[in-house]
Amino acid sequence: MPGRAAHGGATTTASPIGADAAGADVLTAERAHLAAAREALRRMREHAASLSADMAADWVSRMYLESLLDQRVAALADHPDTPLFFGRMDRDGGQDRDSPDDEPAGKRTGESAEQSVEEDELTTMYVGRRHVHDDGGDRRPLVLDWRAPVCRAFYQAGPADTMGWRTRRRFGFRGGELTAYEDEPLDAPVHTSALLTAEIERPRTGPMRDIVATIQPEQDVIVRADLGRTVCVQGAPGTGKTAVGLHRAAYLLFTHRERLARSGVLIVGPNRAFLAYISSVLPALGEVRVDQATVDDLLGAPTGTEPAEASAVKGDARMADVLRKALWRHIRKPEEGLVYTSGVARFRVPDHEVREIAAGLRGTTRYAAGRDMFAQRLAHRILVLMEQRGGAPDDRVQDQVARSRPMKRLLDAVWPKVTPELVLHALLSDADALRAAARGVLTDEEQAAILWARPPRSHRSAKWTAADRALLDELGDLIERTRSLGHLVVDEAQDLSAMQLRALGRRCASGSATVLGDIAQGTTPWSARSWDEVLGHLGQDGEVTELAVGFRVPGTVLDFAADLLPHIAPGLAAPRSLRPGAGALTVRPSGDPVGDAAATVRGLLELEGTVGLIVPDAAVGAHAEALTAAGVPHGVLDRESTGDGDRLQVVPATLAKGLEFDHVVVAEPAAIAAAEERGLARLYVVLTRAVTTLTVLHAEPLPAALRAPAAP
Ligand SMILES: Nc1ncnc2c1ncn2[C@@H]1O[C@H](COP(=O)(O)OP(=O)(O)OP(=O)(O)O)[C@@H](O)[C@H]1O
Repeated sequence: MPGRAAHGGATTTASPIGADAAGADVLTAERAHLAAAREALRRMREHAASLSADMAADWVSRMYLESLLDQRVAALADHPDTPLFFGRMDRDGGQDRDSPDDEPAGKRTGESAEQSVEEDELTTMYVGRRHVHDDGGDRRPLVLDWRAPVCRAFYQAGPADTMGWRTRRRFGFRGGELTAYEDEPLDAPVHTSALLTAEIERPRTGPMRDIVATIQPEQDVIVRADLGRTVCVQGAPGTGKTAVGLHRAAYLLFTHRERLARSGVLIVGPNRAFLAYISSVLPALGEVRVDQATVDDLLGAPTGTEPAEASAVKGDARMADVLRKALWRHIRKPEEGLVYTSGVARFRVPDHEVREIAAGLRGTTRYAAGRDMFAQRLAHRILVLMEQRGGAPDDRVQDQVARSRPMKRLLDAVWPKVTPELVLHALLSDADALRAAARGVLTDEEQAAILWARPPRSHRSAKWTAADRALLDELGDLIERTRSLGHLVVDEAQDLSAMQLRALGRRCASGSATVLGDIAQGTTPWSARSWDEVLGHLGQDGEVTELAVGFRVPGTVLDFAADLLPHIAPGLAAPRSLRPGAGALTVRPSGDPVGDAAATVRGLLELEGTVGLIVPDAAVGAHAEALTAAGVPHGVLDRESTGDGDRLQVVPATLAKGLEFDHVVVAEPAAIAAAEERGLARLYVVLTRAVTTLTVLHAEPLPAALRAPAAP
């Protein structure tokens, strides 16, 4: 039925399934295919469960194999609420068959060859979350994993390039039930998909969900970028940066499974609440082995705070130079040579030779490796002396010398063992040490800003700030190399300091990265002004691409927030929303924003979807109390928690980044803007969290940058 538009209802509406007889027949055939695929998946699961790890040679291998088999069985689980496939592609001769199950299936793929379906042989393919095949000898594919190369056409094919396909069919589901379909002839002008619109409009009910059925062409290009390429995405609020980053991780894991299983993939997000919010996306895509961490998880949580000027200096990339000098200053000039006694014989390396060896190694390698090499070179000198006196020492003797007491004494005097904490404590406690390391790099004022006024007695009692943590990590790497992962996805990257970016860069030094963010949402004292700068600090060559279409925020709300852009990111164009959102915005003066907010959210809870009450951090307690007093059930988000799954969350403004709610109430924008240096950027973040409605309540006048819209 080429040219047919939509049949049945969209995913969320009650659907007149099969509005005409032909449509009903198609749905019946597609449901039969779904049932067959479910049944085949069940058999694949049973088969996987019947495999035994007994053939493993030893206990460790058996445990490993058992865990692999368990993972395989888990990956084959059928979630009754998620459709096994969401799309279908047909070439000529494919779609008009009576039943899709009758047709030739292209290359007979097996489980181990899921990615090698030969495109030319497929006349019809179903695209879904995982590969399903029947259990005939030929293992005919019933559903292809969306990440298989052939499935790129489902996302990319269009009038400009049909990629050899004739029609794209999208399916509408309710729970696991197929309720509708929609056909799109690929050579006709692009039309707006009702099913895509329904998916975008679907109320949010909990954590973030995957977008695998509706990835847009410009997003798909980023998702499928090669593993070797670092991609940096600038995108306005709600353009799908986070979603794209997560799908890219899933794509890379599928495409380079073995390599990345060894080297690892890590998602880095701004805080725990955010990580909890995105935590179900990758498991829903069948990827359970991806680590997710905050920068604090990686570098250590701060135990102290400091003025913004101090963090700004410590976050600057020039600190790398200062730290390098500070570390190598721990090597001291040898006062004495090395004397080694073996029986009655004494062997001596004179002090000038010890000096030469130390000077030759200084700064050429990691500090700890340099220390070992220093010991080995000295030991080798002793070995040569032994040989000169007629001995025939072997390598074991060299090791013995390298571990001997006199050597240890010399090492402690010349090339002492150090820790990052010890070096940083010494640097920040002592104006002379700081001046020596920072000469020509930091100004006197900058040195004064980071020097401790009252140094802690030892590095053990020091309270380390977030900026210090990045410095300690840099020192850690100068002492011993940090292990690199295969791929890093860094979200909200605009908020990271140069030194934090360097810390992340070390963790993907031999891999690649997906860097996501929005310059306009930068809220830290060190927020990035350009992506080239960010990539430079990360040490990655990457291309910057832009996502311009918003999927979350209604147009009226986005336009309202965009008035802030000239003040926070003058170079950026105003974002565009896919959804007009008439009536989505209410801005209301209020004599009592706390009381009003409680009444407003109570009303919003009558509607479908999640509700976020975003307030100045200092007002969280007052709002929570008012809600409790009014008997409105709610959760309160903090840095470590997710608000316990309540439909209404009280959200401190500083934790709103990256989150979204169907209905958002913002109480007192002026106080949010005034609370921090980049307060207007914070307000921009806060005003762009809503999917359906935004209500702004204010006792104080709105910040001048925000024009109050005319009353409806
Ligand atoms: N192709 C798509 N199909 C359906 N929904 C989408 C699509 N792309 C993004 N979305 C939805 O839009 C919303 C915003 O996406 P996401 O959070 O990834 O945006 P973001 O750019 O990271 O936003 P922010 O900068 O505000 O954190 C999410 O609900 C996401 O599921």
